Amino acid sequence: MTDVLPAGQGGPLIVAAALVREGAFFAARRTYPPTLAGLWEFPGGKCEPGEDAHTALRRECREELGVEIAVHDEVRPGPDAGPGAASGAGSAERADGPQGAAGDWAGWTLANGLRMRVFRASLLTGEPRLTDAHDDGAWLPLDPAALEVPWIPADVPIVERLLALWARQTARGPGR
Ligand SMILES: Nc1nc2c([nH]c(=O)n2[C@H]2C[C@H](O)[C@@H](COP(=O)(O)OP(=O)(O)OP(=O)(O)O)O2)c(=O)[nH]1
Repeated sequence: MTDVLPAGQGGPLIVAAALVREGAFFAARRTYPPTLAGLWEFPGGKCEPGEDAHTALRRECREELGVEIAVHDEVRPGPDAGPGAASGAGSAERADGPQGAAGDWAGWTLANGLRMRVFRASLLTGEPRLTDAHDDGAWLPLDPAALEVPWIPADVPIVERLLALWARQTARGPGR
């Protein structure tokens, strides 16, 4: 099962939420480390050993934002993504594209070589509040204006993919 981090394989899995509400998603500005301070990101953090991705994401959102969330589908690269947009190491980088076969996806590659899996999510209770990890937060529109804030560079293709998924969904109309 890919949700649980295999012990000892290249550091912790990072999980992050694309928390969506009414045509917008929540992003926050990091306070640390100095190399990332001032850059925007999806809320989330490291999975603990043996913790599955959904559980870790619900915990991180509770700790970091003070909200309870419902976790939905995963944001993965599209079939047209180039190798720079998302790199699947190992099996996910086979000829069938960066997305790989259904169970192969290991996550987006971050600057430090760690992997991050991003899930669309919705608020169940609470309203996001800032803790030590962030000094600003905002509901950004699900359109290209969201790219106007300075994102962690590794997140840019993820935001672009999120916007593309949203555009496709809204073009199909509600309920489809
Ligand atoms: N949460 C999050 N982390 C990201 C994103 N993009 C990105 O490169 N990262 C990197 C920054 C960090 O090196 C790592 C996540 O670590 P973190 O510091 O948020 O993890 P954590 O909440 O468990 O923090 P800590 O208790 O270890 O301080 O992933 C993103 O969109 N969201």
